[in-house]
Amino acid sequence: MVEHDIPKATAKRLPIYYRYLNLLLDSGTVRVSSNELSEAVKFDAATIRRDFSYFGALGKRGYGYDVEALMNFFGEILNQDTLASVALVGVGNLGQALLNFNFHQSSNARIAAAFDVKPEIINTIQSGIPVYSLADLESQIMDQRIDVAIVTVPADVAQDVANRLANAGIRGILNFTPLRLDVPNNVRVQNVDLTNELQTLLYFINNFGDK
Ligand SMILES: NC(=O)c1ccc[n+]([C@@H]2O[C@H](COP(=O)([O-])OP(=O)(O)OC[C@H]3O[C@@H](n4cnc5c(N)ncnc54)[C@H](O)[C@@H]3O)[C@@H](O)[C@H]2O)c1
Repeated sequence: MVEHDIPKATAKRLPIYYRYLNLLLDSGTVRVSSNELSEAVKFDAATIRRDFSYFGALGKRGYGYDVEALMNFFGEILNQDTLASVALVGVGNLGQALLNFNFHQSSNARIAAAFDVKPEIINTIQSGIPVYSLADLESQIMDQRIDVAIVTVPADVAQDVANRLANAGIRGILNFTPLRLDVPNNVRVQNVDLTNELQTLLYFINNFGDK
């Protein structure tokens, strides 16, 4: 994988650029300007140019960016050719919905294994994904070389699950539970909180009105 020292905000925008470039390429578009990209992805053109500049001079003045070259370039940075296997722990309401969602269609990740403690769901296939007993967590993670886990268990067991994931060698956790997880330094946690997102949206609507 290519290593680049880039700001976190830029890194977060890369998958968005990548997805849009993919669409452009599919529609036969050969080149794109930062202004056109800006219209589509809703980041201002200066931000886009600055983001791209971290990777060297990719665009040409008056020409814009070559869609295919840019896409290949970002694909390499994002490691798109390697399909990352992800585990999901907790196949309840939210877990089921995520299993149903085909991450692979729009990213380089797919859920390869799910885990739960409910006997009625263990050893079944849900949305094409095998559900294992929590007792098999460590062995499956190691056998399937899983690096990342999505945690959708009740909050009161989330820390326990995180400890086991960390011990099994997981390097990243997408945490949907309201609990803020305590993990070793080599494990990265990304928290997803829909309530927070909704509150933020309401705040902006109530305080700033129209854009
Ligand atoms: N981030 C968000 O925006 C958001 C939205 C909704 C729910 N949540 C949170 O997501 C979590 C799941 O919510 P839900 O509505 O799907 O709950 P749920 O009760 O429907 O599902 C939880 C599942 O986890 C399983 N489970 C329990 N203990 C386990 C363990 N030790 N190991 C593995 N699996 C275990 C249960 O059997 C169940 O299938 C909760 O923590 C909830 O607060 C977050």
